[in-house]
Amino acid sequence: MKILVINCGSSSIKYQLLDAASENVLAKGLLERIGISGSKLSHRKGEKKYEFEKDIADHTEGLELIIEVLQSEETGVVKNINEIEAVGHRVVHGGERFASSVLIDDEVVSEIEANNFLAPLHNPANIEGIVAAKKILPSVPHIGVFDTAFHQSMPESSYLYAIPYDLYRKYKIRKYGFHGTSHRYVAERAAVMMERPLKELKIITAHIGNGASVAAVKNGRSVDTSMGFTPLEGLVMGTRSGDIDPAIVPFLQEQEGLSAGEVNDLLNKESGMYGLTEGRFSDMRDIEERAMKNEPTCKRAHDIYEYRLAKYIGAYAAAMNGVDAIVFTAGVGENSPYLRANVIDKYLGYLGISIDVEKNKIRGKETMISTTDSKVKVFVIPTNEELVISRDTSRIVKNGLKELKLWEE
Ligand SMILES: Nc1ncnc2c1ncn2[C@@H]1O[C@H](COP(=O)(O)OP(=O)(O)O)[C@@H](O)[C@H]1O
Ligand SMILES: CC(=O)OP(=O)(O)O
Ligand SMILES: [Mg+2]
Repeated sequence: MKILVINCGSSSIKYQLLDAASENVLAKGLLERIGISGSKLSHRKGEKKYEFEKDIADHTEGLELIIEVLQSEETGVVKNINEIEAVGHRVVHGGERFASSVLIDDEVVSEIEANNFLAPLHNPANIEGIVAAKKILPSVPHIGVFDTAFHQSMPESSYLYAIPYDLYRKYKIRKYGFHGTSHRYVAERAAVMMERPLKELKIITAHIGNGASVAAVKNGRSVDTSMGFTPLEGLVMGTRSGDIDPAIVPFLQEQEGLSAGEVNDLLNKESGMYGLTEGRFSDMRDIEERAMKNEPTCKRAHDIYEYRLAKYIGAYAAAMNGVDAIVFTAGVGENSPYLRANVIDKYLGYLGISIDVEKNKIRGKETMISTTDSKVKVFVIPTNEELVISRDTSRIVKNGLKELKLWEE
């Protein structure tokens, strides 16, 4: 069965066309810098690589380009688009409703839409992906795999906020956490690399992309994570503030005369590294090349970014009363030796962690980057949300299921 997997991130679209049985990747690609200048589609068909540079305004435009590339004579891998038998979609916010992967029907789409306000950078883009794909492939099953599902194992002490409990009852205001498919995948891979059962391990997974989150994965289950009710909470991100004093919201509404939606947009789209560099950069490559040359604004932004990440890693070592391994993944985590070394050398020596400078030069390959005598192992593990989405899609379609509960597998 040929499965197309679509993963709409806040700044990117990743896709893979896989043969479900062999898990052989027939084609894959990354469309990045969506909504900012310099958008680029890197497409791979077998061993052949193609690059297309064209500014892409939004995810719908991006998906149209991707479908065109998948169907073209030169770059395509299917003679007829109808060779694709199922589509797996990454969906970011599933609320408490989806603690599983599901067959997407109109009711599921409206449930996803209901969470648009909670994930303004993602759910609308995920729906764009579903609508665009259904337009091209109307008669195949489309499956939704939710970022939030893996974190549904969190205990109340992790997911409840200290606000009137009735607000949880009424609006389900709680921590949900995101990137769950990625945290789940890299934690499983770390256990394989350590040759130890996942159920025995305490692993901190740092998914550091344009969106970024840390998770505490204890005995194979998420027990805490840095993103919250929405993907805004936690770490400093490309355009997102991460943790702030919530009193800043009414302060801005009063002082700046902003509406709730405008403050939400300011914190989601104009903050983070973009805000700290005064609207110059949100892409970590642009910032790192300047921070490494001590350009003051970028250096300051990067210091703040590192410090917030280090605090969460330290907190989750406490949350699990110990840690066996730390994993760096996603765009920055996989590709930035500078970030990894700074976070560990400046802040995590107390855990008995030491980095092998040579091994830490790695980008984008499964590697243990800690020294052999490091008390805590540190890994770079490229995430593969698309493979997990393909596996869930295949299981649902092959077994004629409407949903696949995570913990039943
Ligand atoms: N070599 C690199 N060094 C530092 N950052 C990188 C590198 N390659 C990609 N990145 C960063 O990864 C981020 C994108 O992360 P990614 O996980 O791919 O996207 P998304 O969060 O949209 O899913 C961008 O900020 C980009 O600059
Ligand atoms: C939830 C989230 O931030 O996703 P991404 O990192 O793909 O933008
Ligand atoms: Mg992503």
